[in-house]
Amino acid sequence: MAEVIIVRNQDEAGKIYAQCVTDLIVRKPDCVLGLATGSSPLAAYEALARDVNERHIDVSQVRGFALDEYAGLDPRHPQSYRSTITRTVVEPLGLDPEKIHVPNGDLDSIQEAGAAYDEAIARAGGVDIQILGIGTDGHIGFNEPGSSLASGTRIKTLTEQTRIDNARFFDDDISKVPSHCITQGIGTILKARHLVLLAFGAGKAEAVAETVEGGISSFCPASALQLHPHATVIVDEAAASRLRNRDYYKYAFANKPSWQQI
Ligand SMILES: N[C@@H]1[C@@H](O)[C@H](O)[C@@H](COP(=O)(O)O)O[C@@H]1O
Repeated sequence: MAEVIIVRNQDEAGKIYAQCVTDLIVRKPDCVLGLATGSSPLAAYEALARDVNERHIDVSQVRGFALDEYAGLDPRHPQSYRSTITRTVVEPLGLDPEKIHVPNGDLDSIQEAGAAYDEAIARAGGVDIQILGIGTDGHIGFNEPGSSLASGTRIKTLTEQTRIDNARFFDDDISKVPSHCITQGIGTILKARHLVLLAFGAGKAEAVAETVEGGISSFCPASALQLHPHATVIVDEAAASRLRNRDYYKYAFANKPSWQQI
């Protein structure tokens, strides 16, 4: 694992992410952002929107690819990941919606949509920085336990745990949570040049410990981050509470050479 940063709260994590992304946009105005849904990235998107708006950073050429989408859910549904990304990222940052891609969960074309999505990412030159949350079972994107660590974008069946976790977005009614999704594979995610995983709260502590310090296993799909040359895991104290090496991570971050970026 490249680096674990233990922060006081989500705002602090958000500022670190925002700094990374604004530096990237200034350096590469048509950069490619990897976008994620869920509550974990929200403070990071807010910090980024603040920076972009206050510093009048030109984002007109920024491109983006979301990780995943529910299968068979109308993209106009407020809880579709297309709607969520529009609401939480595209609008606050003022991105060009035409340049932001979300996997197509339309059941008529979903079999071919995965390979087409991976090709579109490759044609764009690959993702520069991919933000990630993590499920309580260690999933990233919607790669549930057992996902191939070499997988490309494809259809997956959601676990009951994920559907329970996500029922809060569907009137607390699990029967309204779609049973399938289309998600970037672990192999797709690992191709991004920089991975930034955010996790907060005690509910994520076990998944974070497995990810960072457990064996690399498809049983904890996020553990594939250990194979990536540039992965940053940003967690609060509660999410870090099961990490055996946390004193070292704090020491290493406090003594980080000023020339070294995250
Ligand atoms: N597909 C998303 C994941 O990308 C996200 O990481 C996870 C955790 O969400 P949260 O950050 O709200 O805990 O939820 C969903 O399953």
